[in-house]
Amino acid sequence: MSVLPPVRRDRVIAQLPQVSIIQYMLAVKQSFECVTLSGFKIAKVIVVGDLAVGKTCLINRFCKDAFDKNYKATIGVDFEMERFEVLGVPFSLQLWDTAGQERFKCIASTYYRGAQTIIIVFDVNDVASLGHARQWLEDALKENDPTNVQLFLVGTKKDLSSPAQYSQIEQDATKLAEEIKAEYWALSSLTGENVKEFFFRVASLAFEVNVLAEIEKSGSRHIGDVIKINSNSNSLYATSKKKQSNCCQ
Ligand SMILES: Nc1nc2c(ncn2[C@@H]2O[C@H](COP(=O)(O)OP(=O)(O)OP(=O)(O)O)[C@@H](O)[C@H]2O)c(=O)[nH]1
Ligand SMILES: [Mg+2]
Repeated sequence: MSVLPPVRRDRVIAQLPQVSIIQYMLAVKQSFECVTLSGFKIAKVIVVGDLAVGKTCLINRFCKDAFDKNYKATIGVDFEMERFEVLGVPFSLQLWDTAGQERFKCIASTYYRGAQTIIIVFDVNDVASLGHARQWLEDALKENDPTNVQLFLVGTKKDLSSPAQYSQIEQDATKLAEEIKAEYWALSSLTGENVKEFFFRVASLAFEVNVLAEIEKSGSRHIGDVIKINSNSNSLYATSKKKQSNCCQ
């Protein structure tokens, strides 16, 4: 059996980005009742968008801190697993880098199913690639439950655009993001601008959604409940009840 090395220190998320229900619950913790959660430790993320918009470079910048200026088309799909520690709990993103080229699209789309997060990528210097974002979303949603996915619209290659050019496309991108209920990010894989922040945001939101879904499934979410994340255990959360329970001690 292989033993995983510890999570990299720069993959530790000590706080969730917004004042979340989980943090609130942590803040007001009283007494605990254990709930073992099983399914929340990995989130599937698919990255879609036109050819050469920079999907592979984005993933490589984050996962390998590398950037290749030569274009090598992705054939079908590639895959990376990125491990985090969120609030002391191991959590991984399974990143599926799909091909933008039309001839590989049908292989790539067979990997869309089961995505928790969809990242639609466009090039901020290429209006057409933004125009195709809706179609990418539509295709990805055919294989997924639209009410159960988190969406991100990501503009790449920000380093190549002047502030004036960028502000024009930003308006369109922000509008589209609002319409499709996606969060909008602009970044550069060449310089690394915003790349780490973006993936931390993806991981934090995916973690939060998964934990809440598990708690909901376990039937233990009531007003006044408290969740405690037990960092000594891989899959243990605890919810508070008025009366004390011994099972987490
Ligand atoms: N200047 C600059 N170039 C970038 C950036 N991101 C990607 N590129 C370049 O854009 C080209 C395409 O990048 P890829 O990441 O391979 O594109 P892709 O979306 O994965 O393409 P497919 O696999 O065919 O779908 C490469 O030549 C990259 O070097 C960026 O942030 N800035
Ligand atoms: Mg690629």
